[in-house]
Amino acid sequence: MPYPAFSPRDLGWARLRASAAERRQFLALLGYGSRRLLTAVLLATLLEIAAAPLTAVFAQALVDVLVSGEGGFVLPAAGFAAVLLLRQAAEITGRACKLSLAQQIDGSARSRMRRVALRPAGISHLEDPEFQDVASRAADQGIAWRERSPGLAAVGQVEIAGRMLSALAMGIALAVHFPVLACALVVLSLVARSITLRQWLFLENVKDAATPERRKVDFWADLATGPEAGTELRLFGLAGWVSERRLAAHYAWLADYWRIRRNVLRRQKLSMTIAVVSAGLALGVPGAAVLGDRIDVGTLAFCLVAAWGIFAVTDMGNESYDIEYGKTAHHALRTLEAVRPPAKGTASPAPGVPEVRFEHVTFTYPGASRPVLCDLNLTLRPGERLAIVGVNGAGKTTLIKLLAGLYTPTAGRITVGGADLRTLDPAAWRDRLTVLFQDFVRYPLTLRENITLAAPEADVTDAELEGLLRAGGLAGVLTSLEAGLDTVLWQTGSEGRGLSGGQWQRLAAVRALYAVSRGRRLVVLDEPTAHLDVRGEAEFYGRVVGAVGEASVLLISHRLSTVRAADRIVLLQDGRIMEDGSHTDLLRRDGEYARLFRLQAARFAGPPPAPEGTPR
Ligand SMILES: Nc1ncnc2c1ncn2[C@@H]1O[C@H](COP(=O)(O)OP(=O)(O)OP(=O)(O)O)[C@@H](O)[C@H]1O
Repeated sequence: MPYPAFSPRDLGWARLRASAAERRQFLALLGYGSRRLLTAVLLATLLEIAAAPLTAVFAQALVDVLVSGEGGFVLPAAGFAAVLLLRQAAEITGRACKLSLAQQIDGSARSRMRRVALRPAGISHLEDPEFQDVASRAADQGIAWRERSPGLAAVGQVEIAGRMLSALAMGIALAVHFPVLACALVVLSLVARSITLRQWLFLENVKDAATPERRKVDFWADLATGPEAGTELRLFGLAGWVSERRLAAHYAWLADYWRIRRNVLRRQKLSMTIAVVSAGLALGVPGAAVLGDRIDVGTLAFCLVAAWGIFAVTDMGNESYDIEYGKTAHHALRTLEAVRPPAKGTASPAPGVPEVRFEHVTFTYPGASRPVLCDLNLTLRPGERLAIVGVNGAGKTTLIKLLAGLYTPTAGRITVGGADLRTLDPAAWRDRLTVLFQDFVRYPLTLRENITLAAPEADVTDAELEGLLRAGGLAGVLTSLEAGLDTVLWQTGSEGRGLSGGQWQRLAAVRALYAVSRGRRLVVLDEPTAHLDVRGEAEFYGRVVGAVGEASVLLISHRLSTVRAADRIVLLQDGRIMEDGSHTDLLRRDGEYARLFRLQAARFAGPPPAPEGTPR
């Protein structure tokens, strides 16, 4: 990244216009805060602006009284003190109001961010590294390494405007006595400000270019302090190792930044020269006028305070950085909002239990070089219990994600009741199916909510939920919970009750049953027995698959005992269906399924077989 030297174009018309356009965007953000807070912020800023020239006026009056010994001392002294107090009060109140206003704006920016992330029907954008980088910038809300929120940028804008106007007021005041000096000090201060901005804010762009590195730092930092990896880090003695990785990632992220910062510090000659020249002029010109009897000492005091007020424009308070940082976050948010998600279908799926067909479906993950599914053909008939088996990585979960519309086939199509899935309204289609993913989410909600969120639109009675819990084998858990259905299930929180892995999995199955009772007509179960004990696994088919009534079931499991009762079993291999038939058919065919089945059966009958990349 080339180091930016100061350019007079920074103060040129085109640059100023671009900057003004940017500023207007930030000012528009102020509309996302409450009116009362905004009024308080504007009032405090106006008071600060008005107080600046008054300070010079009262300073002059005070010095006049002190030098001449004529007139009352109390009035100018009280006036001077009052103005200082007013400035102080306006600054303190303004700061508190600005912070609250910034938080309100950030809250709205976060909602916009959530809307953008949730807008597409699929999830491929969430896995796109470019999206992740921009989203990470947009969602940077000042809680991590630096403050760069759009809210702080918006209120920082008010602060800068206040400072500029205040400096302008002081410039006009000084111009009454020394117009050329006033213009020179204003220009020199603006140049100094521009240099400082360029130098220091360039550093922020360096940081920004390293967003992927920063995400790595965040990952290691979260891993060290978050609950997810807490057990493993301790058991494997990895605490020190994780700290080292975090530190290494931190150095990798900031190496360039630190090098350039050293350069910036070495390049302060021009700013220092401007500061010395400005101070010399501010003191020298009115000082010489006093010595030449062209102005009195009171006017000198006035001019010095006014010059001081002009210099305030070079002050690089936090707000300058807030604006630059927030600018990146705001641009990232606008970039995300500007991207139009692919058009969604609008048709409603036909009523009843649908026939689902995969027709010559090929799918490659975004950024991947090889397809996971190749020219795959598969039909799920209405009411059928269809099982899919295959080794790790065969593409079983991918197939479900395509079916749920989370990804779109790269080639071929999926039809539901004859209609291309792409033409269906994703929300309407998802109202027809329920999916139990193998990495299902353990929501820190109540037991009731953990079940009903599968169909939140419907009403349900306690008796019905209790019946479903009994069907799912969780009657014992229900009676052990102090608040029954209203117990919060939260593994690490202080208020809730944790469940075991198998109990969570049973609960996920109960959620699927509840969804079926609320009209879902296609049930997808991905590894639903992975955490269950032997009895739970043996009972699973009867308890859950057998309880879905007329709905179709797509069942994935490595445990072949779980799938053997299915109407039809298909073996997925190399992205295609290699075998298709009932358990008995497939055993009779003596192909790969039969080999895998015998391998699993042998585990229980004799000594353990040699390790192989086969299902458990
Ligand atoms: N989000 C993703 N981006 C890129 N590749 C992916 C993604 N998810 C899965 N894959 C790859 O797609 C292939 C199929 O994965 P999938 O999860 O569908 O397999 P699976 O048959 O369900 O495996 P398992 O039995 O282990 O659950 C794997 O090679 C995997 O690495």
